[in-house]
Amino acid sequence: MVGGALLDNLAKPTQLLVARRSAPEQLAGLWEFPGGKVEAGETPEAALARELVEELGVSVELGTELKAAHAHGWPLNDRASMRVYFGQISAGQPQPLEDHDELRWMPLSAPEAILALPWIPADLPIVRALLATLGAVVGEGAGLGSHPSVANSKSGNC
Ligand SMILES: Nc1nc2c([nH]c(=O)n2[C@H]2C[C@H](O)[C@@H](COP(=O)(O)OP(=O)(O)OP(=O)(O)O)O2)c(=O)[nH]1
Repeated sequence: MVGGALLDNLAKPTQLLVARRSAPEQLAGLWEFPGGKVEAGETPEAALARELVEELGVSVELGTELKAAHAHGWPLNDRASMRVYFGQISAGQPQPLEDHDELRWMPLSAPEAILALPWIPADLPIVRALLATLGAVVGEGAGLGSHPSVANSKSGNC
């Protein structure tokens, strides 16, 4: 699996795009990172770019990967794990075209509000790590501090 942590701006992020699932029934209403399965022969980056076109109708510039404890990414359940990449929309207006019924830009200056969303439970460690990476100070009402770059030094992407 692969997921996108879409930011309004990779160089100077202030907002994170989150998506609410509409299906299947047991996940409907829960928030997640848009994305999906990596198909055979696809790189994770190419799979993510494809999924974001299908689900949100946007092209993206991908940044760095959110560092996970395992090379295969963040565990979702017994069988699946997800790699998460930062990204920035390069073309299109995001719309909930498939799998979602709502998209929301969440200000990074209010990390508690991001954490308070009803996330798919497996995503919570990912969200915490993401906010830590971006320097959002959770619990002190503070805004963004300094943060390591999430932009990719390589230009271009899949
Ligand atoms: N996309 C996405 N899936 C997640 C997240 N967290 C999490 O546990 N999952 C789980 C939910 C689903 O069981 C699975 C992803 O399925 P999906 O329906 O998004 O993937 P897909 O579009 O490629 O699947 P398909 O409908 O083509 O079979 O991973 C997340 O943040 N984003």
